[in-house]
Amino acid sequence: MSSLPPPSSYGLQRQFQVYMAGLQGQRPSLPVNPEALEQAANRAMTPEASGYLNGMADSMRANLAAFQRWRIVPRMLRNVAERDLSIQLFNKRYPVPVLLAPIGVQSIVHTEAETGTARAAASVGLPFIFSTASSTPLEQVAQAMGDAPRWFQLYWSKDPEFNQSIVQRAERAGCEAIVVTLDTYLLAWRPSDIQNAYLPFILGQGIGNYLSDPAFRKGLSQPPEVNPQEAIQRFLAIFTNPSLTWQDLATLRQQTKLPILLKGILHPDDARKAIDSGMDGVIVSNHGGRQVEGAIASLDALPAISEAVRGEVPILLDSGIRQASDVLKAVALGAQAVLLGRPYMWALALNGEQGVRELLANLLADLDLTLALSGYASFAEVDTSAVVRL
Ligand SMILES: Cc1cc2nc3c(=O)[nH]c(=O)nc-3n(C[C@H](O)[C@H](O)[C@H](O)COP(=O)(O)O)c2cc1C
Ligand SMILES: O=C(O)C(=O)c1ccccc1
Repeated sequence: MSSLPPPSSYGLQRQFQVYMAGLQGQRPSLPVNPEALEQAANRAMTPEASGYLNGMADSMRANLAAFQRWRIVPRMLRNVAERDLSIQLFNKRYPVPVLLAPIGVQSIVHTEAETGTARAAASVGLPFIFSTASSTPLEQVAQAMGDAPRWFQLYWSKDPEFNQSIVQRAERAGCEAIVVTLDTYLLAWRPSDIQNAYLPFILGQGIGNYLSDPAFRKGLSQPPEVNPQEAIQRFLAIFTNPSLTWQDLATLRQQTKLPILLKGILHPDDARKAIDSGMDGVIVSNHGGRQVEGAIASLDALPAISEAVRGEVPILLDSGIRQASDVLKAVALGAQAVLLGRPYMWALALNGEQGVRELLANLLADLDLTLALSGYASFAEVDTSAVVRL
């Protein structure tokens, strides 16, 4: 897609670009500091959307606090002039150890929604993980990206025909891996949504992949264009699926040759079970603190999971990634890559595709400079000796 500068100049080039624009009187269009970005986005969104994004408070604070407890210990005089920020996952190279987390219902923050995010991700070559609960059908999102990398996140519904159909659609749309989210078989008690009496799906938002799916449509007596209420009811009926067990993974394993990762792993024994079930990777996640209030922070769960996995499959992590130093800390503690969540939604809310492009360009620069200034020329060199726990 776009022609990127060599990785060892992401940082310098971006700084130069920003300072030169400053000479013309032009400032970044978004707050660069993550907390300021969050505050600005919260002011720009409707109270319902901002309440939905925020979710619950305590588990999210725990995620941020866990990153605070670990500190980077920079090393000096190690010639880091030539840097390679890329990583390899499932035989594919990606520019940096960051993917865009699957986030549903993006239409509630900006009309460009998933298409805007997809274009921005494509502009820097970071993989975008499409959510099952996308506002926009995945084929349309894929089309906006050219051949840039994309993965697919599956919400495993009660309807086996829909599940099979959506995985096939994801394969046809060029998705390179399947992420099965395990922690959302029910939607949690979310005080702000309850207070606002707001759930986007009931308004028909975030069900684009369902409405466009032939298997889903077969379960309806009338097309969703004629009877949207029936389609919404059907979505709500099949989405919750609390009877799933580890045995059920065998079905999915047979349906796709793509690598499968399980998202929402927080216990080392569950990471082992994922491997024993033939899964190809795990994503350590407490869903951005949105499901179990009081849940362990992802970063706190990572060391024991890393020990249990023993390098047999890749480990990814999300929940609380806000800046480059967080990425380095997660990599030091055993993650091969991380997923960026809310920060790109804040950027999308404020300035659509352009906002997400700016955020990602800044993140690449920050990653390059943080890696270099910590004394490393690649993420492969970063291990537990890079950090210390307070
Ligand atoms: C508004 C919103 C919607 C989300 N939708 C999904 C989803 O559809 N599928 C999924 O697996 N995770 C979903 N997540 C969770 C993210 O994938 C990710 O785990 C989380 O946002 C990471 O934490 P962070 O926001 O602190 O970076 C959602 C998160 C938010 C904030
Ligand atoms: O809100 C969420 O966290 C989430 O994961 C979700 C669940 C269902 C549909 C869309 C998003």
